[in-house]
Amino acid sequence: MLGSSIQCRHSINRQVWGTVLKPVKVGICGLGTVGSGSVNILLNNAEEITRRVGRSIVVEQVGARRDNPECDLTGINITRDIFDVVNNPEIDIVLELIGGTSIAKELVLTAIENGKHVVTANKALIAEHGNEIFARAEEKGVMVAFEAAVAGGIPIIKSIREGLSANKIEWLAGIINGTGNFIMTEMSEKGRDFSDVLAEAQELGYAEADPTFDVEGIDAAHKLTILASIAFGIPLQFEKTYTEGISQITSEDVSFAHELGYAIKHLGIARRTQNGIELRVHPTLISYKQLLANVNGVMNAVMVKGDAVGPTLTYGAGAGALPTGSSVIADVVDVARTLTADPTNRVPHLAFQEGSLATTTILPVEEIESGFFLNMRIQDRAGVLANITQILSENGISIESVIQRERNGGDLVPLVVMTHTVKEQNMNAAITAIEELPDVAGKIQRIRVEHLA
Ligand SMILES: NC(=O)C1=CN([C@@H]2O[C@H](COP(=O)(O)OP(=O)(O)OC[C@H]3O[C@@H](n4cnc5c(N)ncnc54)[C@H](O)[C@@H]3O)[C@@H](O)[C@H]2O)C=CC1
Ligand SMILES: N[C@@H](CC=O)C(=O)O
Ligand code: NA
Repeated sequence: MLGSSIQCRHSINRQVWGTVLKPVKVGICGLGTVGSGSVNILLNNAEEITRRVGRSIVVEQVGARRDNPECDLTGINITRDIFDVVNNPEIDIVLELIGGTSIAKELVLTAIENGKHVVTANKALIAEHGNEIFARAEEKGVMVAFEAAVAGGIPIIKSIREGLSANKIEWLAGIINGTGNFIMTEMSEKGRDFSDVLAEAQELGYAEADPTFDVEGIDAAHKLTILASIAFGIPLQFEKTYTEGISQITSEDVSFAHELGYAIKHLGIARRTQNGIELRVHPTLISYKQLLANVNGVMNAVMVKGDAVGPTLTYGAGAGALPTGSSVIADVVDVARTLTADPTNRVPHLAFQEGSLATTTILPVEEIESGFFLNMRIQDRAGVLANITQILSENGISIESVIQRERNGGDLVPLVVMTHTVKEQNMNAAITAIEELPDVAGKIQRIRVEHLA
């Protein structure tokens, strides 16, 4: 049995109050990228893990539609029905690594009903159904751990929930989708084609089953929902997260931003203001002086500003089999360590005690303030820029910089305007008015600008 093969050679199953602790038995549902990475870590690092936990962790059963050549399942009990795993009385901890929100929800709720602890990498499930799942888990006295759900291998949940628990968190901002950051980096650094880079991200196991979740910001919105909840002590509110993807960003936008000293990054931003909480995912210009602007490829990074600690930054691989497996197995270790502890001493699922969650308003995007980068096509005629600046000024918007190109054969020339901070609704009014000017052609590309401090 694999169970015995991954036990520590120097068996150190701890004694608690005179009783030798038994191995912890894990059941794994889903054997794709994350499932296989998690199995491989348990196998390869068994001795190190046993030394940390004080008892061995055994893969009791794997539920998978098919075997995966990426990992060796010799000797492991395999079933093609994942519900066998959650109904297996031998299993202490269920790893939900199938993805999606329908079968996964049923699977996790069944595991909880059966008194099993759950570890999941599924951000969609937690962001959309976490309130219900955690309530049920608390009633049943079991844990649902989800470190792998946000920013892959980075221990950001643990960092906010435990490491920063003395702070009032003011804001957080992060690159929290590896696929999107990989695509934007490859496109801007190597001039590669969008669909070509996306195909590579899928091949490398970074992308979601439906990659529009990555490209259109849904995956990042799931993750931001979770981060905001544990940072501010509010319920999970995915439906209130403003979401924009990267599919409309052009290489021209990237190169104008670069000229102005900015990178375009797909950020998730959550901020407390006097009027409520901002929750938003969108492409964002950030100065190259910011560390976040230099986070490239599949790497993720999350800045968190606490009132006591100031700004912090956590950085690492946001996707992939082993980085994500690293977070899955760290959660298994955490759960295994606390199996003998009184449940009232556990870290609360959403960082704040149940019953202490705040009902703070989530602000509509029109109320949010940021700078703007506007990229438009105008007729190369005297007075056009004056008309545009007048509209901006009428809406209380001041200009930080302008790039205007010489005519290059055609009648239309690009004009890029970068503004100081303004409320979104004022910018909406200004853009509508500018697009109505006869000398402005088509739609204006707008990208928000953030000066994170
Ligand atoms: N790939 C990555 O880098 C990361 C993925 N995640 C999350 O981890 C979860 C798994 O993702 P991946 O491993 O990438 O996906 P995947 O598609 O590689 O693996 C999922 C596996 O589950 C199996 N599966 C699905 N439904 C099943 C069912 N009803 N019965 C039996 N098997 C079933 C599929 O056949 C597949 O082998 C998702 O929630 C994803 O969002 C989280 C962080 C990073
Ligand atoms: N598809 C996701 C996987 C990790 O969460 C990503 O690319 O970030
Ligand atoms: Na993580």
